[in-house]
Amino acid sequence: MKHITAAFTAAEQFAPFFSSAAVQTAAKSAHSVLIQLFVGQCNDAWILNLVNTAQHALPQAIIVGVTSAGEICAGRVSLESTVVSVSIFSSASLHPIACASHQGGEYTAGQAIAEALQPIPHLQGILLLATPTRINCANVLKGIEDRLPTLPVFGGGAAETLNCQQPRVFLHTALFADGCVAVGLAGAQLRIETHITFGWQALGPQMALTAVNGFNIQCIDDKPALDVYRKYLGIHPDDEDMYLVEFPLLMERYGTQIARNPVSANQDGSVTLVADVYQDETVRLGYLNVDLALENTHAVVAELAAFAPEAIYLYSCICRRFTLQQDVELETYPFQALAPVAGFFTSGEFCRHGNHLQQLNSSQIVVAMRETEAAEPAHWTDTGADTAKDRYRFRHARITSHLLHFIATLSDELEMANSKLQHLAEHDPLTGALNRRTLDNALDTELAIADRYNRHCSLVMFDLDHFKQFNDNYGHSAGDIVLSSIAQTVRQTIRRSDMLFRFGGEEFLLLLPETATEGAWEIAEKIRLAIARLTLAYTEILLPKITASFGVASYPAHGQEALALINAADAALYQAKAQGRNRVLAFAE
Ligand SMILES: Nc1nc2c(ncn2[C@@H]2O[C@H](COP(=O)(O)OP(=O)(O)OP(=O)(O)O)[C@@H](O)[C@H]2O)c(=O)[nH]1
Repeated sequence: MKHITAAFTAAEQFAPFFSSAAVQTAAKSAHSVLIQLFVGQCNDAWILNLVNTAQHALPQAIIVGVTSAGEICAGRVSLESTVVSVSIFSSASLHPIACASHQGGEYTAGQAIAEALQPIPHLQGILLLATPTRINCANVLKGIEDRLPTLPVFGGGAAETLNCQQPRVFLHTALFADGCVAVGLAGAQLRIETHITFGWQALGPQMALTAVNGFNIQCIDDKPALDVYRKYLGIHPDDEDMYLVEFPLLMERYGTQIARNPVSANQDGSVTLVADVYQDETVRLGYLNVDLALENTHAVVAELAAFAPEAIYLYSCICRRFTLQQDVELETYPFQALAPVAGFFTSGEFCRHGNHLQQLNSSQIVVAMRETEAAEPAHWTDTGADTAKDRYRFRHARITSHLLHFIATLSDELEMANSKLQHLAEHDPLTGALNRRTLDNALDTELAIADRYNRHCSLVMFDLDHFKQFNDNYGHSAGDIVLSSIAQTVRQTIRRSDMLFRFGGEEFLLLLPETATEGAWEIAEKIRLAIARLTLAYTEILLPKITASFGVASYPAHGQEALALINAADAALYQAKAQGRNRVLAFAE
């Protein structure tokens, strides 16, 4: 295949390009021709003129396009231009399908695309252009994925910016304000690889999305979403729309990190995204670590060199251009060393990530293609040519990146110190069990849950037998070893959701959620036997076996309130001691 690219700013440039010898000669022997138009001028008449000119010069071509927020041609970035990418295939076939879609009809549109393309032999991938500011593209992707679960899908979303408030995708002269345009690429010889570069790092604390409505995040940690941006980034209300997009929220999906960029701030304190987001997802603010992003780029370039592509398409998030400014070419230009590059800055990228088709934000999708068998890897050496000329050219972004790294390290350290302090405040240092102070809260919470969902919950109070005598005979330090070993044994016996508290000196309390008396008795019995079997030594002296007595009380049978339950467990323990120790008794009135 051949990939010819050009950037235009004037309509008179269209016809000479399409009828140029370079394009016409290559197209003459082609099996199919794909023209992608990335249009920075948001103007339907301009688009139609362009499409008509291209169609007239190359009648066999499939022409698709999208309004863009920055165009990429030969690895360089231009604004308010039109970039033309002409991919000339010697044997691959192209299968276009356009779906006008409305909100709610996205999944059906995705299914329609998949159904139309599924029967095509040697289908290698789908190019998808859509309008993420108007429809839920995640559902389009879901519709495709449910029928074509492993096929590569790649592309980007029409940008909606101050300069371009009427995003469009188009197939030939059919323009869509809401919808998607797909092209199936098929061929036995066609090879397609997709890669993602990212480079965003989390900054600040983890937060939960506590109120979400469609693409709107209303509350983060129960406060208006915008408060997070005001508090941590000091973003002035008048500038919010401008800067929000450069600080995405990072989250995990399918085991991979993805981002969501707020694109506008609303009066009610909510922020609007252009991609799916869900209640209770946990997020952190993200910043672009330039060094990491460039490392990503160079790693992908190196990997693609082995693939020896004949064409490269880039679909890069608009926020990368905003954040990196002119430095953004540092991550678009290196690909030009491998094959002609064309692409655009998007309002959302589409790619398989974490083994699922996902709508991404903040990422750069790199699509590499070839039709002929690669005789040898593409000739490429990482000369760092752009930076070598003037090492200070990119200093601003680098300095910002180092400052952000400094803040991230500092806040990680603070967070670690904080969690250490919290651990100290909540745990008994000798046994590692939770301390008495934390009991009230934990017990109240569990009882409230049990009450609300009509569940059981049990307490087991236990106390070592004749421990005074043990201390007197073997010393306090030996006693300490016994206490910490017993706590460890108990922890190994109980579930993760169970909680062990040190209630008093040699007295412990177990809180067992979702457990009725019988179950609690069994757990206590298991612990009793495990303690009785323990063999412990102190300064090479074998210590005698230790036993413990247990009292069990359950909600709601033996008490409705925290104090009543504790008293019931204590009374049962008292009975166990009275009946001869080393036994488990449930509360009996
Ligand atoms: N080594 C050590 N001993 C402790 C600790 N906390 C409490 N003790 C001891 O545990 C013993 C508890 O004694 P008692 O309350 O008389 O009870 P007991 O001897 O175990 O007798 P019964 O409970 O009736 O079986 C006391 O000697 C306390 O000093 C501790 O942190 N370390």
